Amino acid sequence: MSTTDFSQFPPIAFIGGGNMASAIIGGLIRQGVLASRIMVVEPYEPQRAVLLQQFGINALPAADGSLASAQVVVWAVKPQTFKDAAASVAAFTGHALHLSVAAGIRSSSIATWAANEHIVRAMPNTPALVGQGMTALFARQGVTPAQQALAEQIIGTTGQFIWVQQESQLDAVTALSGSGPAYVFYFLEAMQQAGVEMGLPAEQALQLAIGTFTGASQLAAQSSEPPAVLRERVTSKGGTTFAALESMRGSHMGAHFIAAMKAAEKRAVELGDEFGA
Ligand SMILES: NC(=O)C1=CN([C@@H]2O[C@H](COP(=O)(O)OP(=O)(O)OC[C@H]3O[C@@H](n4cnc5c(N)ncnc54)[C@H](OP(=O)(O)O)[C@@H]3O)[C@@H](O)[C@H]2O)C=CC1
Ligand SMILES: O=C(O)[C@@H]1CCC=N1
Repeated sequence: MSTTDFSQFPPIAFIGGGNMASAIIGGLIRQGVLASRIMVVEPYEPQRAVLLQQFGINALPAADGSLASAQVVVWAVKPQTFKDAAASVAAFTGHALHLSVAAGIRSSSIATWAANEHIVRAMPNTPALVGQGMTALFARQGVTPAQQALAEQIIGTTGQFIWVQQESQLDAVTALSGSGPAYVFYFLEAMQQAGVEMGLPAEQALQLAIGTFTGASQLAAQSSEPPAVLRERVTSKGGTTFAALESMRGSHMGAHFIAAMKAAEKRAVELGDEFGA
């Protein structure tokens, strides 16, 4: 298959048709994958209606033999339901590449449930919905270079990706970029609230906050300087930024933030322990 000819993309099945599946399906369809090549198993009727309306996909309420044609199975169920979902799907998909986006669930568990060693784990994030996703991928031993390329093609439709060499690093990725959009939205909320408390209209405060995140991210991406240097350039001696940063240091905001991310990583490990094979 040519790397660009998405109209010839092999049949692909999604197990779970919620937020993350929709983000990836949207990316595939934007690139020209035919909706008729995409199968989805989604037990929740209202969500099946959304998939039909958004993508023209008639999702299945439960796994059936039609899944046997899938060359790739994308696991987009919650970690808590992965094992049950796998029990009804595995009989049809033994030969496929299994691509899981579930937080915490290790490839050894998936290999047991799917009776298959061809497993790539991905940790995407919700900006994938607008083609700005940031994903880390990990390939279990036994995944062929062609299957790695297939996983890259799928995830590449949603934004950028990197490969990690150790599976445990995916838990750190989950805490950083997987959950990360929620931290950004949390900061946006706080910046908007502060703006309002200081007298700005809510819409203007939000516009200023979002524009600042976008601009600062672009500056960091395009600059050869590390973020600390870029921060110092904003911080005039005896000025306003210095006052804000001193307040943040005084309340140990950086340490609290790092502790919060480590809590997310710990939860990813727990999910693997609790809900894995
Ligand atoms: N949201 C995010 O930002 C990110 C999520 N992830 C991972 O993606 C996975 C999915 O998350 P997300 O899309 O947010 O969750 P959603 O709840 O939006 O989607 C999961 C879907 O799977 C359905 N489902 C439940 N049981 C089964 C089953 N047996 N077979 C098929 N489908 C089933 C659910 O239906 P019902 O609602 O009826 O249970 C639901 O619609 C998770 O494992 C999460 O860790 C990874 C990175 C980021
Ligand atoms: O909160 C979660 O568990 C999932 C994984 C990363 C983002 N959302």
